[in-house]
This record gives sequence, C-alpha cells and structure tokens, in this order.
Amino acid sequence: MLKIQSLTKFFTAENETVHAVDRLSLEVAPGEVYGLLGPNGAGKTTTLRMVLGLVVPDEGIAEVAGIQTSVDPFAAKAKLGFVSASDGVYPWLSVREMLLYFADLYGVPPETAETRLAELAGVMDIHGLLDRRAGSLSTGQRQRVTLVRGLIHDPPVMLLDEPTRGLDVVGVQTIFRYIGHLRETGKAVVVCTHRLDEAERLCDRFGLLHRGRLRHHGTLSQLRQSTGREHLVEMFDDLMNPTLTETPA
Ligand SMILES: Nc1ncnc2c1ncn2[C@@H]1O[C@H](COP(=O)(O)OP(=O)(O)OP(=O)(O)O)[C@@H](O)[C@H]1O
Repeated sequence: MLKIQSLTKFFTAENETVHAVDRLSLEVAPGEVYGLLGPNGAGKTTTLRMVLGLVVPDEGIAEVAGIQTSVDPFAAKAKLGFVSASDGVYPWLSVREMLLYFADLYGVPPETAETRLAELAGVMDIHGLLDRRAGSLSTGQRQRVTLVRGLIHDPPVMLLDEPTRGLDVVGVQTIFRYIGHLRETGKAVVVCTHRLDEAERLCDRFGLLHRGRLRHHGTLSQLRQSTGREHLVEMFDDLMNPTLTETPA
C-alpha cells in the first residue's frame, strides 16, 4: 500500500551537505502500523514530506496505493491522510463546515461526505461539536476534529507526525483509539514519534532511523533478537552512543 524505495534527500547549506534521508526503503501493508522512529534530525519529517510530494527526492521513489508521488503528486495526495501535532483549524467556520470544506477539497461528493462525517463523528465522539465554531474548541476537542479531518476522504494510507505531542493522558488515549480504528479499517499507517514507549505499544513494525539511514527494522521481537536489547530506548541509546557499548581492548 505504501512503498518507499531507496528514497534519498541531500540538503546543502553553508557549503555543507546533510544526508537528511539516505537510501531509505520500507513497505507498509494495509492494516499495519509502522513506527518510523528517530531522534531530532534523523530524517523523519523529510521522509514524510517526500511521501506527501512536498519535497522532491534526489533519488528513489515513494509509491502510495500504486501511484508514485513524484509522477502524479495530486493523485497520490488523494490517497493520503496526514495528521500532525501542529495542525490548526479554521476558527471562523463551524466544525461541520470545516470538515465538509476539506472533503470538498479532496473531491468527495457532498452526499458521501455527509455520510462519512456522520460515521467519523461517531468514532471520534464529535457529534456534539459539529455546530460549534472551530475557534471555540478546547485542545482535546480540536484534536478529535483534526483526526476526523485526516480521514474525511477515506485515504488508504495515513501519516501521523508526532500525534501525541503536547497532549494530556486523555488526548493520548484518543490517539491510541484512533490508531486502533485505522488498523481495524485496513489503513496502512506510518507514525513518526520520539515517544519510544508509546511506539512500542502502538506499532506492529518499526524502522529506527539515525542520520537519515534506517539502522534497524522489524517487529519488536525481531529487533530484540538482532540488537540484544529489550526496549527501543536502549536500542537508540546504542545507536547514538556506540562507544559506550564497545568492549574495551
Ligand atoms: N530545508 C532544509 N534545508 C537544509 N537542511 C534541512 C532542511 N530540512 C531538513 N534539513 C536537515 O535534514 C536533517 C533531517 O531533518 P528532519 O527535519 O527530516 O529530521 P526529523 O527526524 O524530522 O527531526 P525532528 O524530530 O527534530 O523533527 C537535519 O539535519 C535537518 O537540519
């Protein structure tokens, strides 16, 4: 459903070249939640931006439901949902108006959009908010509306960028419930996060990204076997401080 092959992006600034993403390959199947994990500057956002067609790769391809993002970015975008911690709302619109507006932007026919909105409002418990002005919502309410917005066009692939950043316990539980819904409805999901503890509970497979390169990938039990470490945080610690784990001569 989502296929990334040898995706590469270099940035040059002040005569220095940064390998933001270096020959990254991964695949995510329908109903699978893939954790793309890494410290600051590892290349997570650049990867998502290439998948979204916002940054042109130097090499490699990203393919969404069979459509290459660099060949047909508009068609690929229609197959993608994107939710980020920094998503905003249009404060002057009602929640219903805003969500139907987004459905329209994605070319969803009005009747389908109404049906879809009613269904998702039930899933994310926003029925009571539909006629409120988006600008008057609390942080938690706004989060639920944003999550519905990401799914309004029923994309087969969902990208979540730091979805739990800045949320309280209830907000984090909402994200867990949302990801459960995505899995049950057969979406291919990529979650980028620093929260390794949450990722362990949420994701089916993982890619550990460090300085643009995928250093380890697999299920948690495969990673445990290949790294000899129990938790993702220890695996990252080894990647970032390799000398600490070397045996003295
Ligand atoms: N437009 C740009 N110009 C120059 N360098 C860039 C640009 N965008 C990203 N980079 C560099 O590419 C590398 C990867 O950045 P990226 O934002 O993809 O990392 P990240 O894993 O998302 O980090 P964070 O978790 O801090 O958001 C970093 O070294 C960053 O400074």
